[in-house]
Amino acid sequence: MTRLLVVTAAAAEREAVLSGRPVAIGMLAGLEVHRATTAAGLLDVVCGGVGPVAAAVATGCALRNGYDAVIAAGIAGGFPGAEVGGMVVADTVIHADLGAETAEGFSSMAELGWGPVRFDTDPALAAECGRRTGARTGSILTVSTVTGSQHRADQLRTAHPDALAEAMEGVAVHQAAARSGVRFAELRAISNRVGPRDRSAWRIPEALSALTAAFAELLSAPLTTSPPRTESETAQ
Ligand SMILES: O=C(O)c1cccc(C(=O)CC[C@H]2O[C@@H](n3cnc4c(=O)[nH]cnc43)[C@H](O)[C@@H]2O)c1
Repeated sequence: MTRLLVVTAAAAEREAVLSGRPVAIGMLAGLEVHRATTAAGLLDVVCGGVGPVAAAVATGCALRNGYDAVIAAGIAGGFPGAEVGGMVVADTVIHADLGAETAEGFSSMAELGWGPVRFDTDPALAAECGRRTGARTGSILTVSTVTGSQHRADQLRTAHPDALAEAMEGVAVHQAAARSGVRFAELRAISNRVGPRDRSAWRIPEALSALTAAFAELLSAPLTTSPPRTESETAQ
């Protein structure tokens, strides 16, 4: 049976993914793991907290359970091309604000020679997420600070013209999954536009409904791209 881990930031996102399925709640290093059985296999959902540090720690802990695939999921801000209420799946996740501020502006980790900031997701898993949920495919930025001005939104889009969305956990979940050799994807519902901060314009209920519908489709049949781990892999 395929074992899928989904990592969200907020409890409301976890509940949207689980969509009222009966769950068993287990504890792992102080982390609640909500477990459900689906047509796609075993589903564990953890709410790791907001931001890359919390997400990396939670994912690293949860991965001790052993999974075939990990999906970072939740709501996100959308760039042009990703409509509020729509779904986006990442072909690439980008650590967009990790670097240094210089007199000439922002320099990314990659430009400073400290390592990559763009990471490919698992192509087959991302494609299956896109096919089943109707999500648009593009890159999803990971930021530590939610964008709150048009100037910053324009800067990010200029630096990453392929960006469809911005959220705060994707790269962190990817890093933890990569260390464990587990397939990774990021699937998000757009709740707001990336731009001037206006919390009243966030459409969180609509985005959570879209997330629920997307996971209902995704989990409606066995995942063809994340076959169960073999016995020897599971033993490792
Ligand atoms: O207040 C609520 O009811 C509520 C329900 C579900 C989720 C939340 C969150 O605050 C989630 C935070 C989470 O959302 C991502 N996110 C959403 N929009 C953006 C954005 O424009 N820029 C960056 N991140 C965004 C992010 O991954 C946060 O961790 C509240």
